[in-house]
Amino acid sequence: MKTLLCGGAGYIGSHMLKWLVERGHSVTVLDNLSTGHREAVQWGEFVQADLLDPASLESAFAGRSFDAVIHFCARSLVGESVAQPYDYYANNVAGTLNLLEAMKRHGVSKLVFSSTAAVFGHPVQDFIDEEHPKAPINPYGASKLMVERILADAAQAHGLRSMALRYFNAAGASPESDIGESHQPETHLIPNALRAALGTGPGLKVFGSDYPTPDGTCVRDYVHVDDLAQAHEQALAYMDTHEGAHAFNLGNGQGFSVREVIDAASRVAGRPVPYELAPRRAGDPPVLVASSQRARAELGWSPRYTSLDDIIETAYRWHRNPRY
Ligand SMILES: NC(=O)c1ccc[n+]([C@@H]2O[C@H](COP(=O)([O-])OP(=O)(O)OC[C@H]3O[C@@H](n4cnc5c(N)ncnc54)[C@H](O)[C@@H]3O)[C@@H](O)[C@H]2O)c1
Ligand SMILES: O=c1ccn([C@@H]2O[C@H](COP(=O)(O)OP(=O)(O)O[C@H]3O[C@H](CO)[C@@H](O)[C@H](O)[C@H]3O)[C@@H](O)[C@H]2O)c(=O)[nH]1
Repeated sequence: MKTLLCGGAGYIGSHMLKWLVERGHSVTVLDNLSTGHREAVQWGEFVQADLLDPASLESAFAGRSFDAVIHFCARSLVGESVAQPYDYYANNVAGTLNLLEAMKRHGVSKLVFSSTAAVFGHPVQDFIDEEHPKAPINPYGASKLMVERILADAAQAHGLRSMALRYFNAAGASPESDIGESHQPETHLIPNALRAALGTGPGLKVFGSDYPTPDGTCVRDYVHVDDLAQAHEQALAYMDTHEGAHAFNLGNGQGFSVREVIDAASRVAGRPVPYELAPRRAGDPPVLVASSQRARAELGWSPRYTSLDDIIETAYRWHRNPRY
């Protein structure tokens, strides 16, 4: 199978790339390297192109044929999206429209799209399933929900088959430590906690300790990047037999507070995570935990990393000696 992997130089995309190539897929990576790393593209073919530049986008399709596109490209920081909404709608919505038009021109009719738990906003039930109301509370989540709606329209108008996979919090790294999470600046909790413990980053700031949660800090559902990669491969197969636009929530179904993540990172690193309490970060909902029953039942998805310590252990191995 030939796949165009947009955003394959990024954190989740590079794990997807490795996963697919190891399973015999032929992969072309498209990335503008805005937040990704050329060093992360260690397999397949690389084309430097920007979804916001239709001419460069065209160069990735020209002379190649693809069975499907997997689309990871996005601006994806909740707090930044509150401060810079235009950039988020341009990159995440207009950029995706350019990609969809290029796919239509080149006869590619299957897409896996990176959506997010941020499409739901404040949860109204403990475990968020696909039917949960979609009411994003930040421009990032709103931009992803707009794309989901475009995909439903594209199915009806153009017969596009699509899978919106709504990840909860992606975490961990390849067990071989050849690729891992490296954002500049790093804003995610687990890398920041590990870098604080290792002394390779500043002390951790805990954003908010007065949330309506058992210990006052935000609760999230952490899912390993390789488990996400497995779901994408299953999503590609699902589209062989299912028309239309589909959405699946991907998480482990267990929530951990920021304090619990700090404790787990300390256990894994064998030393304390230095931290201080800080004000809330704009746009953060208190609790986000997935119900992934649909993915389990319909895709046959079964995450292999179910322990937070095991997930953090793979991240720790990467952060001890990051290659980029
Ligand atoms: N990390 C998470 O916990 C998480 C959770 C839910 C959803 N997501 C979604 O998953 C996807 C990947 O997230 P990530 O953490 O790997 O992010 P990332 O920033 O590491 O990867 C995104 C990649 O897309 C590229 N890119 C961005 N805009 C582009 C454009 N206009 N043209 C070409 N390339 C472009 C970047 O250079 C980067 O390599 C994103 O769509 C994000 O919204 C991530
Ligand atoms: O230095 C830090 C970093 C984070 N946090 C908190 O830790 C939690 C997790 O934050 P982070 O790791 O930044 O992830 P999220 O903001 O939950 O966002 C991730 O998870 C979302 C889905 O849940 C995705 O949509 C986003 O793309 C992805 O970045 C939040 O409560 C943050 O306020 C801190 O207290 N200190």
